[in-house]
Amino acid sequence: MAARLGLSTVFSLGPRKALPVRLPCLLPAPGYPFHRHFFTSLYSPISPLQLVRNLSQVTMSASIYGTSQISSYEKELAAAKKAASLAARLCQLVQAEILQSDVQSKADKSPVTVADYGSQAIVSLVLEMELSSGPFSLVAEEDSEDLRKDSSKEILSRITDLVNYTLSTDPVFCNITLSEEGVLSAIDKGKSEGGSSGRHWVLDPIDGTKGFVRGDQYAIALALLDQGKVVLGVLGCPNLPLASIQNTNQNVEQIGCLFSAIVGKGALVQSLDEGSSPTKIQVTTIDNPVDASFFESFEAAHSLHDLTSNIAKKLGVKAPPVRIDSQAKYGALARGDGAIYLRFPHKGYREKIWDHAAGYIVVTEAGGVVTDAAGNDLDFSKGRYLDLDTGIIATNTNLMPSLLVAVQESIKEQQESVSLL
Ligand SMILES: Nc1ncnc2c1ncn2[C@@H]1O[C@H](COP(=O)(O)O)[C@@H](O)[C@H]1OP(=O)(O)O
Ligand SMILES: [Mg+2]
Ligand SMILES: [Mg+2]
Ligand SMILES: [Mg+2]
Repeated sequence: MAARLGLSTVFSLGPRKALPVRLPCLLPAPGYPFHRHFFTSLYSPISPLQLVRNLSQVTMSASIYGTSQISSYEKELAAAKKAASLAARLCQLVQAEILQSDVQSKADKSPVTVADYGSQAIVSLVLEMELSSGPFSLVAEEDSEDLRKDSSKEILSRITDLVNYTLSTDPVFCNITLSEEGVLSAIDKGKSEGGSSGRHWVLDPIDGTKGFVRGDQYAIALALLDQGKVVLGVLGCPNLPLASIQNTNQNVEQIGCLFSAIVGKGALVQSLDEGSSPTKIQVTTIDNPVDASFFESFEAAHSLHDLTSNIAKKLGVKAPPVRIDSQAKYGALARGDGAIYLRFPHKGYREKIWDHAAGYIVVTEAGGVVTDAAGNDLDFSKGRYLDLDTGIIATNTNLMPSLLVAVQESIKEQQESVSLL
């Protein structure tokens, strides 16, 4: 990991953990105490937030946009890509050295790691700094409640170190240092309720935490709602092969994808490397389900594998399911790695908007269709939850009519078999 990130020295976090520290252009001069550097930026007369806003506005307008006209949502997309890429860097660092003590259990028993919190803090901070004008609303998965408990002191300190280390690796944000309270408050910016008016960012800081902990797929999923509609999305997938999921030759294959889409402008993929060039992607055009393969959750607890296998059988799909974690499935579908995505959570589970918003726009802008089990478009305007019929399905326009029939027949059969019990 150190070699890949070009890191030069090691900064000890105590007996349990060591974080690599790199010394890029804007970091303090060699010899300047690293900890002092953290705190000088906190207490400088101009706030760190203002400092980076000014700096980033200058660098963004000069280097990213040049003098050309900036079209609708492109400034927001650039900020979203920046935020997701930096958060991905933090996640990669943690996944490489994950410890059991980095995984906590939330009230709903789902896992949460230092990287979920760190990623949310980074995205919240970067978005707010890059987009300084107007109100900032963020609907995000995590909150600071558990981190504020006395028992979480060590974990909070570790998250704060991770966030500050990650900021230090970026040429624009390297002079920013957050205190523990700064990290907690960045996380808590994500408490917005969203809704049908105004603009709201929607974030899953790590989608597929179980995959992340296992060392498998996960995604940093970020989208923007404008008047209740998804208008842009980015999906950072650090473990997804850049060319195709079918190509598993990791020696030659480049790993790590950043999917993006703006409404009406198509979908793109590029590597997570700084300065990489995006290429346009499209869903597959196949129209015979016999040639199709389908994606579903790796975790049987997240989606009914029996139901999806019945749907696939009815359609005539021959290939076995491709089970991967997270919204990486939407990204893979959007570039034609497979033809169908089926998601049928167990009874009582309520889908959240951050689990689908970014994936939804990447797939629809790649020419695909995403609906609930009744064929309704997904409605992201109702607050933090999606209000939908039974499940979520995605495919191309050719396969959707027959997929919907297979889905409805399978659900009916399942209901009949339950009522016979
Ligand atoms: N019991 C559950 N049923 C369905 N989805 C769940 C459940 N618990 C967590 N999830 C969420 O499902 C998504 C991952 O699903 P999958 O990888 O199976 O497609 C994640 O958003 C995950 O949340 P999280 O963001 O906390 O990982
Ligand atoms: Mg979670
Ligand atoms: Mg999620
Ligand atoms: Mg999550």
